[in-house]
Amino acid sequence: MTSAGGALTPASKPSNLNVPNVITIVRILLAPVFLIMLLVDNGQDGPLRWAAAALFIVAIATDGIDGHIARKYDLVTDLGKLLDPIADKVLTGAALVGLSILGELWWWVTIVILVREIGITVWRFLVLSDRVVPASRGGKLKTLFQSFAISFALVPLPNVLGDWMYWVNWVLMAIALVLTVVTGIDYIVQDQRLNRRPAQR
Ligand SMILES: O=P(O)(O)OC[C@H](O)CO
Repeated sequence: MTSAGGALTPASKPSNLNVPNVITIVRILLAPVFLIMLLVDNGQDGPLRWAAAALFIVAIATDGIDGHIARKYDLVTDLGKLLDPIADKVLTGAALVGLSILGELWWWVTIVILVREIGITVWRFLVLSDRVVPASRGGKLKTLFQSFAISFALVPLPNVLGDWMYWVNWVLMAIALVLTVVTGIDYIVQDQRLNRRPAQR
């Protein structure tokens, strides 16, 4: 691209191999480790269950950290924009599947969330040659609620605090489920609005 006065110096692009992207990749790699820890003892309340829950909470907490570092130090890359939501989905998807395998979460809830998450990811790749669709605010809020809901479901809190914690789990999971579906639809609606061709005469 050139300006009226001559050639513009192209802004230097951050390398894809930067700290935020490495954190994101580590988050993806932690997902199978977490799932094995959760399932290996049949999810029983014990050291492995608590360790799996702690690992999930630490791993999902890095979601905010990588994005923060990327923005603060100008390390935002298209790869990061694509990988970040995938890392969240791999981790939360592993947790949801694990909870359903253990019989602690209805499969239909897991399936509805997975269909939305995989659907939006596939759609992101399909439109990639044309545009990068980053995570929306709603998408980030959805991931936050999913993280809370899954964290509460993973930590055997009812055994510590009483059965009322089951209700807290279900309310959080219901909010996460609704946000997941609504934000999935919102991506498509907003994208249609932004990329609608001008009407032809
Ligand atoms: O709803 P998505 O697919 O944009 O995902 C949102 C990300 O997980 C936010 O970090």
